[in-house]
Amino acid sequence: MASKKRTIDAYFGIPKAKKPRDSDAVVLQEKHTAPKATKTTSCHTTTYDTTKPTTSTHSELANYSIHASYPFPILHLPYALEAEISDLPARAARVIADQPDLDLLYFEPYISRQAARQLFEFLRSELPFYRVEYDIMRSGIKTHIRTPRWTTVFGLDETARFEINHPSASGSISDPRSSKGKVVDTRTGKPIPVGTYDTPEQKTQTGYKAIPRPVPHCLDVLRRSTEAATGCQFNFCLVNYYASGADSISFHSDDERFLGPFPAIASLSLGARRDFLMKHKPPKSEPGEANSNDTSKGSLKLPLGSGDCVLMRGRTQANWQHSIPKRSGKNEWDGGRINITFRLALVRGGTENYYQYNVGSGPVYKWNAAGQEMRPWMQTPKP
Ligand SMILES: O=C(O)CCC(=O)C(=O)O
Ligand SMILES: [Fe+2]
Repeated sequence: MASKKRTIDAYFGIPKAKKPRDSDAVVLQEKHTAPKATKTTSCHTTTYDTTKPTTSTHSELANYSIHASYPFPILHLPYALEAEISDLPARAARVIADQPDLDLLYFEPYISRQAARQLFEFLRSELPFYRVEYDIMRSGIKTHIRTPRWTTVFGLDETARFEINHPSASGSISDPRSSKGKVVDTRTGKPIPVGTYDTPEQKTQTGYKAIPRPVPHCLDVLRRSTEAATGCQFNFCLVNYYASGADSISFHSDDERFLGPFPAIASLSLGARRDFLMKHKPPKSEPGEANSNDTSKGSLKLPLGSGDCVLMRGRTQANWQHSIPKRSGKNEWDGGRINITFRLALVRGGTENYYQYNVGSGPVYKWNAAGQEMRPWMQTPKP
């Protein structure tokens, strides 16, 4: 996402990022038809069924991640795919650090091509997507921005976590939407109001304006294996869907203060191959001397294929920008591409920013397989 958008909060005094505490555990409970085991990592606990049927069964299809913040239950991965992406990388990474301030790990691929194709199809079909629009001030003029790609996001910054949900305390288990998984303060365990737009809480700043959403199981499997593969910790998962070459992301850095000074961002590609361009930021000093197209300090093009992963770390975000440019001509319609980034947001500003610019307040869309396009998702009325 363009830094112009993501850095808006910086202008409104988001506090400087603090070091995360070891005890800052985000707890995510998901409801399954047959919970069998619990796996714990430094930041998430997920209860899930480890029974591996040899074929696709009815109970497998009945497994969903359910949370009040989701527009609809989100299907779990098929077992075979889950097993494959629990054990990554498919191939060791190479370091790319041969230019000033650049520090990348490039897994080519990170996920086998076959599993990447399945994961692409699965996520495009099962996740809720948004086409976010918003206004910014550009040179004193109010400008309307239409995000040129589909987006969705899950996660919560280190200052809060999702409370373990006890089905008995949240009503009938047979109603999937009764599951609450409240947001609570990491230190005190006290509930934090969410979705406080246009309410008194918004003014007193006690609540989240956003409605944070736990990382669903299908992405959490990948989040956990990516933590293991990179040695980094992540609490946010941003997803971009580029339907065609007309969808893009312009040059930006993911260098917001809420990510801390040396953020590690794992960026995974699925589906169509797209060029990932990087260029060193122009020197700040002499105004007028360097323009934004200045690549004298270095540039790089990675033609990211399905299953590839780039870990951007160290001084990279502070000094480099990256983009996925539009592409036209014969390659414009060679299939969509999904990009998943895992990040670690340290403070509330990260949560507010990510939901504002990746979910927004517009309609929910879901993939329509027959029409091969995103269509507005209609909520089925409860009986
Ligand atoms: O799609 C990509 O590879 C890059 C996405 C990106 O830079 C972002 O979401 O910040
Ligand atoms: Fe980015």
